[in-house]
Amino acid sequence: MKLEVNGLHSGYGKVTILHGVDFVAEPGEITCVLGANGAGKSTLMKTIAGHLPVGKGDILLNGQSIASFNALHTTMAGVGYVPQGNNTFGEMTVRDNLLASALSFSNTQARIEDTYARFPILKERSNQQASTLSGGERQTLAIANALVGNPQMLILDEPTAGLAPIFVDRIIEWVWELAQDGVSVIWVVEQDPEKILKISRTTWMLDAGCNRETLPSEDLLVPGRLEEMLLQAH
Ligand SMILES: Nc1ncnc2c1ncn2[C@@H]1O[C@H](COP(=O)(O)OP(=O)(O)OP(=O)(O)O)[C@@H](O)[C@H]1O
Repeated sequence: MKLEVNGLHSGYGKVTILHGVDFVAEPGEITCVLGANGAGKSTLMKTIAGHLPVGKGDILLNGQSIASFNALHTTMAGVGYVPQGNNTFGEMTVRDNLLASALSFSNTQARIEDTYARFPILKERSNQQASTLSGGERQTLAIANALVGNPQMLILDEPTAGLAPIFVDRIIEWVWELAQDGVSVIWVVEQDPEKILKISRTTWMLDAGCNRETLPSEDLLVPGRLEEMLLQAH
């Protein structure tokens, strides 16, 4: 599934945060988004996922505009979204979280069983309240929630922030496999992004709600290059 964002303006109420942003994510590729704190990365992801309205500009999925879609429509169109931070229903069990995510789709039970087969740790924790999971387990649940509908595009907003290296490596492996299966992955990268840049083709850098630079991700692996670019940001 190809995503194209053209001249996107978006923000919160009367406050415009994105000022005409362009962005592209190709099928079967991991596309990174990078930028200083407050650059507008999460705002871009929320707008693509239908959680914020489009002010001006367009968002196209395989050439069809989804600019007027809300979050549910976007999910049903094949976009899975893992928001930054608090991204599960903490008071609900693991199973009920998955159930809530699967309800909009047919074959609800089969989807939950498939998810347990893919993430056995969630089956083990099925009756546990999400708020009592470890950080890595909770992020696994958030990713599983997004994958329950078998999306063709997966948006991950800083999915490995604060996780132990073992979970970081697991998430990278899952995401790599999804991309091999043709899923388009958008990954908003956090501090220390080398591991992710290595498996990504293109990186889009944002700065103060605008495009700053788009370049092959491998270029950012040159020692010192990433720090230099982030330091130059506003
Ligand atoms: N709910 C909100 N209401 C008003 N302003 C907001 C809201 N959420 C974010 N902002 C503002 O929008 C701007 C961009 O924030 P955003 O979260 O998109 O940046 P980011 O690049 O993802 O940053 P970070 O790396 O810190 O997550 C910031 O100035 C922020 O204060």
